[in-house]
Amino acid sequence: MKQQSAEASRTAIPKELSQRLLKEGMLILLIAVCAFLFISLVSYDVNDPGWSTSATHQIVNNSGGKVGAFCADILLSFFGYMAYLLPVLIIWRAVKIIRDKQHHLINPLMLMLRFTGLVIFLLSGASLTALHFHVSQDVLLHGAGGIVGRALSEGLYVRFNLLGTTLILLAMFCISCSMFSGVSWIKFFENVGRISFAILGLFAKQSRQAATYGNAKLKDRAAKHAELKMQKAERKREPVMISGVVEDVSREPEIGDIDRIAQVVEKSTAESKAKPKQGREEIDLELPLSFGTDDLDLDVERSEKKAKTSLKDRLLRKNKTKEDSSETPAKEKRAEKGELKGAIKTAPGIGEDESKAPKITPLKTEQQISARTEKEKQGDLFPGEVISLPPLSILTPPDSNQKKGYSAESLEAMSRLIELKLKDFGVIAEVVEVCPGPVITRFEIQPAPGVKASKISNLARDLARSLAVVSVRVVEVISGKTVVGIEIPNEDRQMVRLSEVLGSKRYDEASSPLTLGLGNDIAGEPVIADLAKMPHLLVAGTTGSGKSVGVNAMLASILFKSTPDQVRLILIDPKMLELSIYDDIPHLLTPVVTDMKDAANGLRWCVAEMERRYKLMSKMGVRNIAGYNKKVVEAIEAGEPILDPIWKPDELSMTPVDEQVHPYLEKLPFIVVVIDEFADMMMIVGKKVEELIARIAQKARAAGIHLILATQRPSVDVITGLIKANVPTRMAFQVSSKIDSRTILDQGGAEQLLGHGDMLYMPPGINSLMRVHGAFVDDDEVHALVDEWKTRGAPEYIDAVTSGVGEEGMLPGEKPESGGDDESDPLFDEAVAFVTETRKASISSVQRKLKVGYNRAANLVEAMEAAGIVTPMGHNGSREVLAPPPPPR
Ligand SMILES: Nc1ncnc2c1ncn2[C@@H]1O[C@H](COP(=O)(O)OP(=O)(O)OP(=O)(O)O)[C@@H](O)[C@H]1O
Repeated sequence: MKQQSAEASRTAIPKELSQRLLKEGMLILLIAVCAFLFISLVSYDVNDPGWSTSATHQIVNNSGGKVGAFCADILLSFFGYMAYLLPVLIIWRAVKIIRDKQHHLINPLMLMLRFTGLVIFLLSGASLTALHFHVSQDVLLHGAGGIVGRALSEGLYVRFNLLGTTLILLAMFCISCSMFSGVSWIKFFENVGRISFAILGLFAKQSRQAATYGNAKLKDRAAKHAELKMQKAERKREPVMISGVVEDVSREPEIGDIDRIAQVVEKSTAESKAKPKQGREEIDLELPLSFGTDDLDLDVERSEKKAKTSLKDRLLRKNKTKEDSSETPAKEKRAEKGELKGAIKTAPGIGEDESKAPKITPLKTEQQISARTEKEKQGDLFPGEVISLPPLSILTPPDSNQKKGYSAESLEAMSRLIELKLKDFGVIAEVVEVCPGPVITRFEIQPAPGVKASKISNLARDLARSLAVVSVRVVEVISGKTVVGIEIPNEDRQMVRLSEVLGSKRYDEASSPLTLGLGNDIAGEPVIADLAKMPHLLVAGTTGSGKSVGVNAMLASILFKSTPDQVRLILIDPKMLELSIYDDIPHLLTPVVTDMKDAANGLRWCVAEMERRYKLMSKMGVRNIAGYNKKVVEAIEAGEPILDPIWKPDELSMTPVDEQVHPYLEKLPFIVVVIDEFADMMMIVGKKVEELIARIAQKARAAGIHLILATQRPSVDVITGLIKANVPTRMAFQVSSKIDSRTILDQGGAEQLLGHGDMLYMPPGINSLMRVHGAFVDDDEVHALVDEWKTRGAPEYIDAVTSGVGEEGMLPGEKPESGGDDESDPLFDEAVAFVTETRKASISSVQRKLKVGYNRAANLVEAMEAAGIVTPMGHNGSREVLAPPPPPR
């Protein structure tokens, strides 16, 4: 049995051999068939009899004979010119299979894939040919793409048009190509790229050689010099910094430098390859700044330029090698690389075109019109029902023909200029966004890692000079962004009109009666603030910076929003011209105060009113004026008005006590005290004003009393620590120095403003500043507004505001002014008689009885205190009468 099988194995052909024979036989046969087909196709003649044509003559011109003519006709009829590729592709594939020594067996799956690829290749190729090539019927009966190509392309064309069809077919063509041939397109393009770069490199090398050839002598000297220096440096073993080269950003690399850098870096690379070094490696270049400049001729300049271009590649390459070899921590390496790159970029002509164009935020041009403006346009259907507010139409509308900043091109050019100028000052930064506004344009720059924002801030003046603009403001922190802002004034500045700010939706939708329209922000959006939330405002700036216009705009905002029963005003105007325009409007509590003593009394009255309101609110169990008003209005509407809980009958009144009417509570208006130039007031009245202001500022928010203090003297003796501590919201117009800016805002910036209403606004509770272009309102507009209000009602002045108030208004420890501070006053005896008789020791009652001013009455009471007739003022502000009543006459 064993013998038989051994016999069989000896006589049988080995399996491997048979398979190889079969495979080779098949392939040879295939190649032969394809060769036959190709010859038939090449020698195709339309007149030969074939599949689509018949001929009477027996002579066949096709080299493949009748069969060849028939096959060629079929293939060309179906696939057009693509038919020529069919045998070529099959032969190519067959040869590949023969040469593939690893795969002895034909993989049927792969064969299927290749076959499918071939079919799709033929179909898509034929369709593309049919779509884009036209051939006469004398040459090919069924067109360049054959029947199949024409049918497919026509089918796709009606659905996808020419472009869509071409794209689809191209995609199929490429995919099928990969399927059939196994070629990777990505690799293909990589190879194409590599070859292109190799060719370009060859050209560059040749041109460099040509450029340096002319300067061979010079180069020799340079090389020798560099070598000498290197040897010296090696001997000394001094560490030298490559950053020493690149930090000198203002200097252009010279041809000597370039060669030296290359030599040094090459040497260091070789060394680092030979032995790995410990620690940070630094290479001493000791660049002789004078070297080369004497030696180089002008005609060498061209060759220098070429050399510079190659410097970038060389340096980067060397730097990379250096990084790989050294053991420097990764962070340090990155910083070095960035520094190097940045410095290379600084060389003129190198890398300049690499920076991206900044994003330009479009300037807001369309203002959203508020419902109020719309309503005013339509007119009032039922006029005169309630006190209507003055129409906004009395304000001058904004000029629609104003020039709107820079074009996108000039903004981009300016961005580049800023980058260059910053580079000149040693700051590498890129402009990433540009926000054009109505007055200024903000360029947001991304500084290179390690650049401090304060460094850019300190350059503000130099930048302004080098950019030839009036001023440049640097915004070190922009909330929510990592960039630094550089604000540059526009060439054509737009004027922000109060009408556009008050006509905005934001102003209309604000519910507070103390809504202030300040102006527009840098992007042209209206800035609306609420004085009730501030709760007091300090406005400062040099003369002519736009303070008074700003204060007028704020007052106008209130007057366009609120009726006299919502807001009452006390206007203090030491200059006697700015606010007197508002005289006789119904909102005033007292005529515009120009006398500084009256002004101090006004502040005292405010303190007394504040105390009264606090008492009322505590009796009513509410925490602020809004709560109080709500309760009072609800009670009135319910028909159950509330009696004044703190009212006491006036015993000194002519009306008997039981006949005096107990008043009901009424809604309390907000009180706004505006002091234009409170430095004058401080000078005339003295420190007392400061204390009064501080006292009001500390407590008046809940009582609905708010201060607007304006001054043109932003010095520490006017804006004192006490005032600053109590007035958290500040507004700085242009000032002359950084110190003034710090006095107002506790930070610089206001000295870089542009004047004419340009301001920095520090909103309550936020330490960051907001740049606002103040709204402009002229005298005519204010006159029109005042006239409107005058037609709507007359003011109800309260005399007590300026004439002096009860002693509640006196501050603890405050001494009444002189005018008889002893018993020498002729009215002293009369006063003592009155006090001891009535047992009431209040300044107001003495004032009323003796018909004297507040100060004199206060002095009299003080004198009585000194004489032991009355006690000192108790914690509730009242005094007891110690002396017995006078004997009856
Ligand atoms: N918002 C603004 N828009 C355009 N121009 C303005 C604006 N505000 C003020 N101006 C211009 O600036 C000039 C000076 O303004 P304003 O009188 O308000 O300054 P001021 O700071 O009050 O000066 P002073 O303290 O001397 O009264 C105005 O006449 C006006 O031309």
